[in-house]
Amino acid sequence: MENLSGKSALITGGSRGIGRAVALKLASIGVNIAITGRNYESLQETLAAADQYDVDAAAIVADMKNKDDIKAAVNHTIETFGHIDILINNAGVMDNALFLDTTEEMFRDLFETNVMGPYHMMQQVLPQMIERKTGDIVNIASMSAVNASEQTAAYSATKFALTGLTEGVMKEMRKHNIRTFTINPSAVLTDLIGEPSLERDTMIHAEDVADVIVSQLQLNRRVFVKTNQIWATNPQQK
Ligand SMILES: NC(=O)c1ccc[n+]([C@@H]2O[C@H](COP(=O)([O-])OP(=O)(O)OC[C@H]3O[C@@H](n4cnc5c(N)ncnc54)[C@H](O)[C@@H]3O)[C@@H](O)[C@H]2O)c1
Ligand SMILES: CC(=O)[C@H](C)O
Repeated sequence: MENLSGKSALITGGSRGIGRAVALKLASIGVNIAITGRNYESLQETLAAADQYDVDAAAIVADMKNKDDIKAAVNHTIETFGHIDILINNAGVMDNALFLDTTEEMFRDLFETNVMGPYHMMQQVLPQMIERKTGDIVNIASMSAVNASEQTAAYSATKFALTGLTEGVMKEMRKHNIRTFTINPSAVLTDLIGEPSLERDTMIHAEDVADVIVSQLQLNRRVFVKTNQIWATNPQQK
């Protein structure tokens, strides 16, 4: 197993939900964390929760729809920690809408955040990973990247796109000792899905996703699992 202590991670969308849980889990095992988000106060709240761990932590206000913000966030993280070992492309948005009610603006907004964000992030982070001949990139897709559903055609399209992007990057990067893989959770109890129709305790929690991600990162660097589907064991309708 890999010891991740002393490594540094950049996690997008670290103020709540899965991103916050991943940031805190990584901090709990000694990984220095930089988290990005659009709201300074909520980022500070995650940093306060990480305070109990003996790691360096930074909060960076950055909109994943803005290329300049992404460049600045990556530069800030490298200036703070020296390099980035782990990139978690987590920030994402979902819109529940029938296809004919999905405006071009909604469609573009979903692609800007869920696909262009990770694209720009990987463009900025990969050169220093290639130079250092090591690195891990975790892209949070979804089970919606495997099966599309009614009312999430546009969201699904972004996650299918992210999956293709990740697989292509993975095939180019593994010769540089860089592991690039996707995590596909089904419904997770976070703000993204609103009020759930399932019993909360029987759903996947953000901390469960964080456990899966960290366990994957702890695998010997010789190997990685390309796609991780996360299912709830026995989800119950309310
Ligand atoms: N919750 C689920 O059921 C579920 C299932 C599968 C995959 N996912 C994916 O997991 C990821 C995290 O989602 P979550 O469930 O934690 O949702 P969430 O809404 O709780 O958190 C999303 C985070 O992304 C940030 N974000 C959104 N747009 C941003 C932007 N333009 N710039 C910067 N930050 C931005 C938000 O501020 C927030 O911190 C997303 O990519 C989502 O698609 C979620
Ligand atoms: C919100 C999402 O991504 C689905 C439920 O997998």
